[in-house]
Amino acid sequence: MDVFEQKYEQLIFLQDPIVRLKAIIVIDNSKLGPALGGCRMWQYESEEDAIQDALRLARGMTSKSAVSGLPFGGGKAVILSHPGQGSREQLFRALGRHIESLQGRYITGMDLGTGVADMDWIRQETAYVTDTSGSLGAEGEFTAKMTAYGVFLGIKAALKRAYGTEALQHKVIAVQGLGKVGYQLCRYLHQAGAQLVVSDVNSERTQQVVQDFGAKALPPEDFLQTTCDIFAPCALGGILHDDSIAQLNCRIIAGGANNQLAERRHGDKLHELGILYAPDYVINAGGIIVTSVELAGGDAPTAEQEVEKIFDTLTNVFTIADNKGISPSAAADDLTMQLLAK
Ligand SMILES: NC(=O)c1ccc[n+]([C@@H]2O[C@H](COP(=O)([O-])OP(=O)(O)OC[C@H]3O[C@@H](n4cnc5c(N)ncnc54)[C@H](O)[C@@H]3O)[C@@H](O)[C@H]2O)c1
Repeated sequence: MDVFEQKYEQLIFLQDPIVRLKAIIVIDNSKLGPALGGCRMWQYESEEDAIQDALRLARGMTSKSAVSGLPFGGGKAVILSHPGQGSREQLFRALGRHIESLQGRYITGMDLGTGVADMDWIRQETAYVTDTSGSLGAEGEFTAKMTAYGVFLGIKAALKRAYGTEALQHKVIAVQGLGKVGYQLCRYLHQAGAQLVVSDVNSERTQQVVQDFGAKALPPEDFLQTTCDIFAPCALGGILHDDSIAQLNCRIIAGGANNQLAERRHGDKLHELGILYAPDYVINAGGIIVTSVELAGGDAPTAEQEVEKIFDTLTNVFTIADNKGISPSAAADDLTMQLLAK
């Protein structure tokens, strides 16, 4: 792997043999402010996979903060150590000391495989951490709820663009993945009168949504082919590729999952097929907006108000796409580059 192939500001390899810490921190871009992005603890197949994941996730954070108008850049931390190999407290405190040595250039938070207790240990060593006990991000599932709220408002913006009205009554929405974000999204959509078709590999989660919101459940295997107005991916990334796009039966794609496009060109492909795609890092920015409000000392109502701006941000992306005759994903990328070039 050529570690200089992708452009970034800093790629840092950390280790602390005593506590068995092996980690990577990426500062992708700090032009608009300190690099913000959570800490993932994952068992990667190889160190190369870990580096690539960290670079990709950090780049996503740069785009997300920039298009949302936040005073932050993008970064990410990835821990390669396996849980159970030693003291978890010592592991995260060691990472905290490394983060402290960056003097605020990188601010961490929770991500896959890490939790509030881990952030509290990092906090023992540095102030450059969010999602600690008592913070907005750690409060129940507020971050996921606000992510879902942003996606809900983004869906309305997409409906307005595609159908001329943001009304959800009688619209069929296919929600893939009913975890923290997917479940909350179903709640908002149900309250607004949408018809839900849902799927999750976890049957208990599916049954819960059927019971709570009168959704129709379908098996995960054929879910992409579901005839619907909106397909809302809220599970895995990389799900929009040549094969899956050929199966789609929807007018709009708007969901919370990160990195939905397998490659950038798939955004253009959707556009050619007349499917309106809401770029993931625009529509799912609710979580980072909560973090940003938390860092500024704001409260939950302020965070909710800020998340509401996603409707206008996405509408602006659609307008740029129309004016330039390009796909919304290309328009979002152009807008990000423009904001970073200022
Ligand atoms: N939690 C947040 O605030 C947040 C913020 C921004 C983006 N995201 C992204 O949104 C997505 C969902 O996040 P989450 O926090 O709800 O995660 P989660 O782990 O709580 O839920 C994911 C759900 O997807 C299901 N799933 C996995 N594979 C599936 C498949 N093939 N078909 C159907 N269901 C499948 C899982 O069983 C699980 O219920 C992720 O891509 C995440 O990166 C989350």
